Amino acid sequence: MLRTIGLMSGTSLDGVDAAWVETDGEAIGRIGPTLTLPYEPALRRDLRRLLDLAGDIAADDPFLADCVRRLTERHAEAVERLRAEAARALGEDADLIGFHGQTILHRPAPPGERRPGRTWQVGDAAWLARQAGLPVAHDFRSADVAAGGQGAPLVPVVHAALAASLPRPLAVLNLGGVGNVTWIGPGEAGHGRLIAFDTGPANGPLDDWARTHAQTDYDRDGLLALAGQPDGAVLGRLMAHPWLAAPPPKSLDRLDFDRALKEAGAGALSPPDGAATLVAFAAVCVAAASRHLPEPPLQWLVAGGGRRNPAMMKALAAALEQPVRPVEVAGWNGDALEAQAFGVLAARVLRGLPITFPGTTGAPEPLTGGRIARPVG
Ligand SMILES: Nc1ncnc2c1ncn2[C@@H]1O[C@H](COP(=O)(O)OP(=O)(O)OP(=O)(O)O)[C@@H](O)[C@H]1O
Ligand SMILES: CC(=O)N[C@H]1[C@@H]2OC[C@@H](O2)[C@@H](O)[C@@H]1O[C@H](C)C(=O)O
Repeated sequence: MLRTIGLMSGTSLDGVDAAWVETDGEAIGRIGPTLTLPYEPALRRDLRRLLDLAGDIAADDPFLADCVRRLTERHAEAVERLRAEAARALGEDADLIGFHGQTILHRPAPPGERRPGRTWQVGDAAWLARQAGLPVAHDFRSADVAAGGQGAPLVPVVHAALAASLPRPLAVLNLGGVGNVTWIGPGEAGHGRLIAFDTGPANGPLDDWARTHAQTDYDRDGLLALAGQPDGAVLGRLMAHPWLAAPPPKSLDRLDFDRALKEAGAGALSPPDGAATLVAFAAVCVAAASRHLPEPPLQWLVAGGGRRNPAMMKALAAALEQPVRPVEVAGWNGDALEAQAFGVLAARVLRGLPITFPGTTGAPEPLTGGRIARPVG
C-alpha cells in the first residue's frame, strides 16, 4: 500500500483540506490525520475574482500566476504540517501526493455533443513535487473531458470503496459549493453499479448571498436562512430550470446558476428570505436528482460543509423521502472525505487504474487520467 496525502481545494474557496490515507487505489488501509488550512481573506477574494476572469484570462497572466503561487504555497504548507502530524501520530511519512488544485473554470461539452469541452484546475504540481520531494498526481479531470466526459464527479469510486460493507442502495451526497450525489447499487460493489452526477448549486450561491447581505463568508449554522421563509415564486422559477430535469451525466461550474438566480428575482428578496430560498433550492435540486436514480436509496449520507448547516439539513429532510444523515454515522469524516479521496485517486493514477466511468462522468468507457509530476534531482 502507498502512504498518500490527498489535497482538495473545493469550489467554496475556503481553504485546503488535507488527509493522510494508506491505499493501493482500491482498498483503503489506515486512515491517518486530516487538517484544513483556511485561506486568508485576500487569497479567498482573489480566487473568487479569478473564477469571474477565468473564461478570458491568458495562461501567462500575472494575476493568475500570483494566485497560483499563493495557492500552491498554502498546499505545500498543508503537506508539511500533515507530514509532521503523521510522523507524530503514526510514525509514518508519505509516498505520494494527490493534488486536485483549484477549479477556476469547468465547461465540459454537453453530453452527446462532440465539440471539445474545457476544465481548468490551477496549481503548480511540479513546484509542489520539488518542494515536498514526492511524486504529485494532478490534472485529474482533463483526460475525461477530452474524451467527452463531464470531468466530474471523481470521488464516487472512493465512496464505493468506503461503502463496501454498508447496506445498499445507498446515496452519498456531498454539499460543497456545488452538490453531487453518488448512488451505489445493491449486490456486488463494482463500478458498473455506480451512478453519480452533480445535483445543482449547494452552498456556493448561499455563500455569495451571505457575503453581500450579511458581510460574512457563509451563513454560519444557517442562522440567516432559519430566520427567513423561502419565496415560492422565486423557487418555482428556479425549479423550472431545464438542468434539473436533464438526466445524468451532468456537472456544473461554480457560477453556472448565477444568471438563473438573478433572472428568477432572488436578488430582490430580504437577506433572510433570500438565504432561505437558496437553501430550499439546494434541497429541491437534490430531490430532483433523486428522480434520476435507478432505485430509491435506503438512506442519504451527507458529507461536505452543507451538513453543518441545520437549515440545509432540515430542508433536505423535508425534500427527500428517505432518512438523511451526516456521513459520520458510517464512521466517515465528512470534512476530509474529498481530500481522502484524492489520496486514493492519486494511487489509482500512479497504478494506471481507471478514475472515471460511464456511470460517473459519462466517459465512453472506464478511463485512466491524471498526470504525475516527479521531484527532480
Ligand atoms: N457551521 C456551518 N454552518 C453553515 N454552513 C457551513 C458551516 N460550515 C461549513 N459550511 C458551508 O460549507 C461550505 C464549505 O463546504 P466544503 O468545504 O464541503 O466545500 P468545498 O469542498 O469547497 O466545495 P466542493 O465540494 O463543491 O468542491 C462553506 O462555504 C459553507 O457554506
Ligand atoms: C469541476 C469541479 O471541480 N467539480 C467539483 C465541484 O465540487 C463538487 C462538485 O462540483 C463535484 O463535481 C466536483 O468535486 C468533487 C470533488 C468530485 O469531483 O467528486
